[in-house]
Amino acid sequence: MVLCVLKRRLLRSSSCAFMGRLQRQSRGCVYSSIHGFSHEEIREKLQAFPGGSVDLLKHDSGIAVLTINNPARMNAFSGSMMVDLKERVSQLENWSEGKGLIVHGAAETFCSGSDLNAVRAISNPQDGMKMCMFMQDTLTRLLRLPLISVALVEGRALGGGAELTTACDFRLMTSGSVIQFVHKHMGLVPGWGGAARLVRIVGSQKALKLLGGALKVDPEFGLDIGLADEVLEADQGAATALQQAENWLSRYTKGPVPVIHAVKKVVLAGRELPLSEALRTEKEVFGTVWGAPANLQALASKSKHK
Ligand SMILES: CC[C@@H](C(=O)O)C(=O)SCCNC(=O)CCNC(=O)[C@H](O)C(C)(C)COP(=O)(O)OP(=O)(O)OC[C@H]1O[C@@H](n2cnc3c(N)ncnc32)[C@H](O)[C@@H]1OP(=O)(O)O
Repeated sequence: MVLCVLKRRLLRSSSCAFMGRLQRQSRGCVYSSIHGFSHEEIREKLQAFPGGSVDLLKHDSGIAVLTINNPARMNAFSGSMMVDLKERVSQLENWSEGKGLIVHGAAETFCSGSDLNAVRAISNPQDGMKMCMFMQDTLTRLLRLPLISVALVEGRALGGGAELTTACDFRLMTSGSVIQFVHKHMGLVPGWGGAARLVRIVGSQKALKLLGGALKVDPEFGLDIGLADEVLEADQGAATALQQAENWLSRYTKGPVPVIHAVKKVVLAGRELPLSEALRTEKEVFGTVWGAPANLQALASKSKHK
């Protein structure tokens, strides 16, 4: 018995070290100085474009709410909001009790993409690339959080706002809402990682239509192509869209924190890694929950899965 416990502890410590490496790697994420990416340099440049905020509220339930808050500009991202977003993602990476995340916009609309005033000021290729790398890095880290995340889409999610919805695990759309990748109308393609994630969500054929046609995705169309996971009807009694979203998400975040984190990590591995690596990661993650308190408690309770 002692040998078994020691073996489990050794496995758990090695798998924690492995998962720590994976987590640090994912935090280091996509770009570094070898790509000409200087976090401090672009951060300073973006801070020069103030306005709005990205607010984070963490609930005892383990579900946090991230609010894109710039209603005067249809929640468009100013430069300082891009910096805010990275800071909130960093806070969430360190939230040990977190299980779920809802991303939504203030004033019942989602996000209108980049603030066009800021875009005009950084329209030179060098600065555009730096903003692109900054936001790709941030949204990749958002998607890789050990939390189950939902984009609650009310009103409009346009351009970078549409891309932001793809950086969450799920998308819930309210009646009358629209997701639209308007980039083509601006002579652009997605620059915040939205194209790469959209292909993984709906497949390359549908992604090509959405981007090539800058198609408006309403809730019905979103469900049909797999971009939306649920449509929230307005007449749900007194429950606001946010409360409905929290109810929806809580189905998947119910349970011990380590188990919810493990669920997200094995799905992330399956989604991002080649099969052999994904299997090895699954084994490592399995080692952190096998014989852990939640597992032993379930075994002791002889729970029936009705
Ligand atoms: C990588 C992608 C990324 C990038 O390339 O950097 C982008 O996301 S580029 C931006 C893509 N987004 C857009 O092109 C959306 C532009 N906005 C609109 O199409 C419309 O505003 C709307 C969102 C459809 C809403 O239209 P409407 O209901 O008619 O309201 P208004 O147009 O009057 O908007 C109210 C108010 O908000 C300002 N606004 C809206 N969007 C932006 C934005 N993206 N940047 C800056 N300001 C924005 C708009 O100018 C109005 O302000 P006032 O003019 O001061 O009243």
